[in-house]
Amino acid sequence: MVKFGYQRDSKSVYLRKNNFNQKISALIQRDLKAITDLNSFYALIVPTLIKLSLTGLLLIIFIIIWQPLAIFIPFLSIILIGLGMMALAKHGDKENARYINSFVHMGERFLDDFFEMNAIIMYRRDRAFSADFHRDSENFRKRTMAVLAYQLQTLNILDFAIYGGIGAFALFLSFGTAQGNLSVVQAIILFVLDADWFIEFRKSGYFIHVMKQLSPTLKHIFAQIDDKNSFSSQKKQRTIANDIPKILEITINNLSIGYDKPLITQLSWSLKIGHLYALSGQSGSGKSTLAKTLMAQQKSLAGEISFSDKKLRFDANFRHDWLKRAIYLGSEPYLFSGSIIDNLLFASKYDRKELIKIFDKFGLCSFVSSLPGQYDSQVGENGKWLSPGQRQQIAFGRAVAADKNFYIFDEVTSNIDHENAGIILRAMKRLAKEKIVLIITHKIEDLKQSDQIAFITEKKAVIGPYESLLKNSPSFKNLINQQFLLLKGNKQDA
Ligand SMILES: Nc1ncnc2c1ncn2[C@@H]1O[C@H](COP(=O)(O)OP(=O)(O)OP(=O)(O)O)[C@@H](O)[C@H]1O
Repeated sequence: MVKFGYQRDSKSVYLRKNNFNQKISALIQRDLKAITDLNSFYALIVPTLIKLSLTGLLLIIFIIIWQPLAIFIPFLSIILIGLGMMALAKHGDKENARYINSFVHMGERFLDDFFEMNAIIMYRRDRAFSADFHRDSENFRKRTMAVLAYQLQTLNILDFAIYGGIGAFALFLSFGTAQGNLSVVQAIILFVLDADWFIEFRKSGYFIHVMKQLSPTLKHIFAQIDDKNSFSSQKKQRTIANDIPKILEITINNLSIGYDKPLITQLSWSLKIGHLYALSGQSGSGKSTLAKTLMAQQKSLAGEISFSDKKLRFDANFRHDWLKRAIYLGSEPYLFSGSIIDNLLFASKYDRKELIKIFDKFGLCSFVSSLPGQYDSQVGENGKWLSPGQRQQIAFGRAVAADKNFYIFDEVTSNIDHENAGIILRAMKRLAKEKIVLIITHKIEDLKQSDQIAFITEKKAVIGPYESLLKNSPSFKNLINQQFLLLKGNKQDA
């Protein structure tokens, strides 16, 4: 079964859109906050910088006139602060990177835990998983404490250098006064100017910190201001990418697919409305990889796929827009908590009434009439209050309701009972009258009902209807015999 990076039925399309909107809103809020911060920043920094320059100038003039030797103390402090900050910045970057890594690591494990819960429980890995999760959280806690400690340490060093500098200057002035080089009044004036200058300097350290934090956001804002056409050009790009015409036919021409090595080579096939197409072959022969390629998720090695005079591409824009026209459904789809109709209307082009009419026509979801709440019955978390076959009927119905042009059904009836599998197979046949439908299957009944089968054997596809493949392909005949034996065994077991 294919597991696409981000696509799980139409749920993930919704999540992606939602994510996109959330990202935009977060971006706008970030920019607005940056503008407010920038406003208060300028309100503070300009007076502070003016004061810093004037006090500094006055301090230097008085020192040069009254006590030239004292000049090295403030300079030395500043040099020490600069060097210290540079050394700490390196350490800080490392600490921050470790902190972010531990956060990402923990997040990834959480997502694995969340999405793969069933597998984790089924393989009795839940205890080990929770121990791993505990270790990651502990690591994250340690990293957070390390970053906080680093920040405190930085502040302490900064304060030590500044207040130490003020103290050393005071000592030097008292020494000068005691020796009679300076009057008490001169010493007090120099001390006040020096202390004031250092305190303002300390404040400007905070400004540098704010500026550093703001700079990526400001770059973004200024880039937007500079790029006068940014919005319209983005809009234009999206329009072009969105412009995927209705798929009336898919032509696969001399296609090779695979990863490091090819799995299927020189495949040429044409899929049209009005026929049910099946893709079959031994496990590992590359069926799911071909599905990924047809969903624009996995780049082909050679050859091309075209549709309505256009070429299928594998860039992110195309991939996103392709989902407007094409859909993939696997054997374990996800149902949302809510009612049956909520799930069906989730990505539907039709309203409730129209949808129920279509399902009657397709012979889908008739089990609903025996439920007390009918279409309003709750399905439970991931449809747990329904049987696997009923769940699959709803998932199939949801795909039909989404009204796409091209459907790939990957082993959708492999985990369900004979009766529900029959209902779905009939609905697939019905759907193939109006849409391009490709099913990935090894079931005899599905293969018999298909108008054309591409059977993958030794990296090549043998294409034809069921009877002709039985005659001409020994591997296909072998697969069918295996299936017969399996069916016979199942009947005897029952
Ligand atoms: N992302 C990947 N990177 C490298 N190899 C992969 C990747 N995904 C699958 N493969 C390998 O490619 C081969 C074909 O996998 P694929 O899932 O396409 O086969 P399949 O015919 O659908 O099998 P099944 O019927 O068992 O689902 C397998 O050997 C598999 O290990």
